[in-house]
Formats: sequence, structure tokens, C-alpha cells
Amino acid sequence: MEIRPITHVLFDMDGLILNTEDLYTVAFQNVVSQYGKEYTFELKLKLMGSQSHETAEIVVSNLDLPITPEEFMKQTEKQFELLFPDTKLMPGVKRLIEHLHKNNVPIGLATSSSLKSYELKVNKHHKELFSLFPYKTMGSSDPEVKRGKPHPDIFLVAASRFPDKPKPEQCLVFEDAPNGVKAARAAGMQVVLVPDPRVDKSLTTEATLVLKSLEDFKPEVFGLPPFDK
Ligand SMILES: O=c1[nH]cc([C@@H]2O[C@H](COP(=O)(O)O)[C@@H](O)[C@H]2O)c(=O)[nH]1
Ligand SMILES: [Mg+2]
Repeated sequence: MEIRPITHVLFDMDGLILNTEDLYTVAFQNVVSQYGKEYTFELKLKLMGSQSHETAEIVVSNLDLPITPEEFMKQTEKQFELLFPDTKLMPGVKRLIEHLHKNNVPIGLATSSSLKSYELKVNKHHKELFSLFPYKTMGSSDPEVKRGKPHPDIFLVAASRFPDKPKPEQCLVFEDAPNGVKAARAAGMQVVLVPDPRVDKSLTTEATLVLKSLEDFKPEVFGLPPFDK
């Protein structure tokens, strides 16, 4: 796919900056196991990037759980409190964020998490790195973000928070999930996808670039300053 230079960068969080997708899988499996069900990767793919009330509705209806979405959310939140504080950074992401910050490339965070969930994931170990994001959009608790990914809402709202209001074609999105790629595309932005290895190739074709790891990203490909050698 043709690559054009950009000026602004938006980062997804779960599964892209933090290894929280692995932790969501454990948390959801722990809850659905009580009802003899399996949280498959196929089901996970459907809801990655959705807002928390949307994910609860999808799991309860797809697995036919004998509880309400509200009860599912209550149970998973208990799991999150145990699991999220010890989340780890994904490979290559610290170097990239620090590099863009140092070179004055405007960066923003565009996560479907709520503020509460963000704080559980970030406050214990990653506050310093996330302090490099002056603009943060948290979809599940932001009234301006009407719909979760694959809808474009979150990226359009996140881009509007940069003071110089870049056009969508000036923005590059980093994502780990096919729903995030769809959302970025629908917003008119280019997108680098760093998918879970289980994601089928057929679901990655809309991405501008697909990488195995953020360690392989070369900023100059998008007209950004290169890493120091
Ligand atoms: O196994 C899961 N993965 C992802 C989600 C949802 O997807 C969001 C992460 O998507 P993104 O990285 O696109 O923000 C999470 O905040 C959560 O709402 C979830 O519920 N369960
Ligand atoms: Mg993600």
C-alpha cells in the first residue's frame, strides 16, 4: 500500500503499548469458566477495541451466559484489579514514544479503555512513559466518543485534541487489532498494525503497514525523524 508522510501520531494502548490483551484474555476466561464456557480468540477478535459495555453485551450474548452484561462487567472488574497493575510494555514501544517526544512529533493516546481502567494499567509502573502524552482520549469514559472501534469516532476525537487540529491524512495510527485498523481507515488515517500472531492475514489487508514488532518500525518511512544509529 502507498505510504504518505504524516505529522501527527495516535497510539492505541491495549495490546499495542501494554500487554493487557493477554490479561483481558485471562480475566474473561476466569469469569466465563464458571459457566463452563470458553473465551475463544475468535470471539475476542469480534470485541477487541469495543467500549466496555459493548464487550460485556457481546460476550454475554455470544456465549449465552446466564448473567446480565452489568454482572459480567462487575465480575471482570474484580479480575482487572488483580491483573492490570502488573502489566508490561510491548517490545520497542518505549523507544518509539521517547523518540517521537524528543523530536517534538505530536503524539496522542486513543484507547477504548475507561479512565478507571487506564489508571489501573498505568499508575503503578508506567506513569512516567504515559506522562509523555499530553493528549489522551479514553473511549469508554469519554462522552464525546459515541461508538467504539471499528467506528472512527475515537480517532476523530483524539485528532481534534491536538491544538493545531491536523487533518486525518496527516495522522498515523498504531494499532494491534483489526477493529482498530477499520476505525483508523474509516477516519481517513494511515495505520501501522502490529497484530497478535494468531490474527489471520486476511484480516490485516486494510493496514498501511503490518509489522511483527514495533522494534521493526522505521520512522523515516512516514517522513518522521529516524532513530539515532
Ligand atoms: O479481551 C478483550 N479485549 C479487549 C477488550 C476491550 O477492548 C479495549 C481495548 O481495545 P483498544 O486497544 O482498541 O483500545 C479494552 O479497553 C476493552 O474495552 C475486552 O473487553 N476484552
Ligand atoms: Mg489495542
